[in-house]
Amino acid sequence: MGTHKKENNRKMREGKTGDGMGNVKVKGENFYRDAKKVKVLKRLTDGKAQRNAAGDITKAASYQSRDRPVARVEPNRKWFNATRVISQDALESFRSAINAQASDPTTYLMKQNKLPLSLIEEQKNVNGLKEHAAKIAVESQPFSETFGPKAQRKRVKLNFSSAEDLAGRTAQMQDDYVDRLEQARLLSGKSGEESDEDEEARTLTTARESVFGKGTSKRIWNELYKVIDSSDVILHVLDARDPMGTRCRSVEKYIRTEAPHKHLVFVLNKVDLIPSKVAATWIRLLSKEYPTLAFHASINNSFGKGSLIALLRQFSSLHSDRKQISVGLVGYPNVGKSAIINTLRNKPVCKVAPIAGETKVWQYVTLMRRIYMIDCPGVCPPNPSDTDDVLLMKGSIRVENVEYPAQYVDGVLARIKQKHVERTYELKGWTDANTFLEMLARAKGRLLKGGEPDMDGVAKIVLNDFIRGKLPWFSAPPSHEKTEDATETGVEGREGRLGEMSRKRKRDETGASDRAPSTAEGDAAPAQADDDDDDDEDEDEDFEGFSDEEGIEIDAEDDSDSAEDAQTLVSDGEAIEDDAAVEDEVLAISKALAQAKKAGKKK
Ligand SMILES: Nc1nc2c(ncn2[C@@H]2O[C@H](COP(=O)(O)OP(=O)(O)OP(=O)(O)O)[C@@H](O)[C@H]2O)c(=O)[nH]1
Repeated sequence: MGTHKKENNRKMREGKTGDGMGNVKVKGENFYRDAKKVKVLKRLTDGKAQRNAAGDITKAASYQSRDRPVARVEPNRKWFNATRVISQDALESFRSAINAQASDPTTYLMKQNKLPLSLIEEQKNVNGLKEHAAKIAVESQPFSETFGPKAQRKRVKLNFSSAEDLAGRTAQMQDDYVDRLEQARLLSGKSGEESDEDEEARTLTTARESVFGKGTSKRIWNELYKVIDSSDVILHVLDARDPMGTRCRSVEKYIRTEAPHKHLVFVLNKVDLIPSKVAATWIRLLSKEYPTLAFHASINNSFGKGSLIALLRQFSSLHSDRKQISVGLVGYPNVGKSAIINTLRNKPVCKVAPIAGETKVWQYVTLMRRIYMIDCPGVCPPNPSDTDDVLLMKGSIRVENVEYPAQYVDGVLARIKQKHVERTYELKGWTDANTFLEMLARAKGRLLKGGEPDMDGVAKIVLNDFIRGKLPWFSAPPSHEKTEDATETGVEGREGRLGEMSRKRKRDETGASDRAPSTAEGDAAPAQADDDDDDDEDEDEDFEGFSDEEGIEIDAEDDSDSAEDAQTLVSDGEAIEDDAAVEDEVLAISKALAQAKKAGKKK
């Protein structure tokens, strides 16, 4: 079989003409098989399956094979387009080589466009706009021409001549804005109807210092939810001076709705800063909602440690099926969460500082073999009543970072009785916050250049004294509001307090108590300690394995007073209806607190 012409000649020669004479092709048609046809033919001929005598397939045809063919994807350079990286060292050496070449006057760089010149040139304009501005100011106009005596630069045209004018213009702008709003409402046919949005639009918002947004970031909330999710018991730490203000309602609601199986307990910390009676009243009030404990965090002179441990132990026995329980501490910044953990561990395991935001991330601490504690960074939940000054006075904001702290001293003075401020700073006769700060600055020698008083400097001192408990204050519980002068009652009744003034009073009181014969109450503590010895045996079980390095030691005295307090101070959350019973309970709690404080002082 040959090609067209040859084949035709053969057929002519042999006299074979017409159809049905083999694979004769008509001129004009493709003689050769195309790829598709070849494939089909191959499948029919070459790829036949082998069968045995019975007709069963013994070897499958290639197209019948179930083996996966080996496939390879051809590598392509384009895949690596976005990953052209160079190490810093290589870049540095490349830069120096090119710089050497470029700075050589006898040579020059060819084909510059082939080089990544943006990498080679040192980044000069790091500061972007600043650099640009400096260039304009200094390069295009040298310093002497811009600012010096020969300055040629034109003064900026301002359409006000004094600070009063400027202030007046601001008020004028506000009026114009309100007029424009009114006009827009008239045009839209809504005149006369007042909506919340309009009200909001009328009050121009002022820029807020970023420091007041601390404790509200997404990161902090993530930390909080991590702690809540991993805890079986949540200790909500409150500042005893302002328990309602330091309650995180949104967190409580979240636990109530999303995790009702978790136990929430209020810990009223810093009870040493308020009178026992007030603490007892707060405990009674808060216990109606959740179990509440009074606590004074201090490694050497704590209160409520034993009762808290007893409570946690009860929770752990509730979950006896679990290997261990986790106890998370949540609350506003600076309420003493880390201090409580340190008190329970009897050694500084968490960082404690008198400034907010010391705890940055959650932290696991082993309390006992079966109880783990989780420290959480302080959170400031969204609360419309938490204005900047309120947040600052709660201690949730670092005073050092506030730009003009003097403006918040007014609020501080409003919360404290004047005589306590007078006694703390040994000052008298101010009329308002400004004169107070001025007098204090002069008394403390905090003066700026030219003898100007450093108002912001002393304001920081006052705010810190207020937050740290040197200036006595507390918010009165609802029932106390009746006793018109709450601060008065409180301060006279209070004992231990941070700072000089408290030390003075403490000295007086210690003297008085030394003179007084020992009371039955005073003697009660050691007796209780003996009673508790039995319990200590099974405590040891829990503490075993930690007794050497990790374990916490609970001293007999501490345990004794608090073991008793556990019943007195931890109420199970039932509402107390009967007034007489309430009175009795308040008395009992305040007695227990006073007794514990006395015991602490004696120690
Ligand atoms: N007087 C008194 N001060 C306390 C008590 N507990 C804590 N403090 C003080 O309160 C300050 C804050 O304590 P921290 O334990 O750092 O508070 P925190 O809640 O962990 O704070 P963040 O790290 O901001 O979350 C420290 O200066 C403590 O000494 C207490 O019971 N009484």
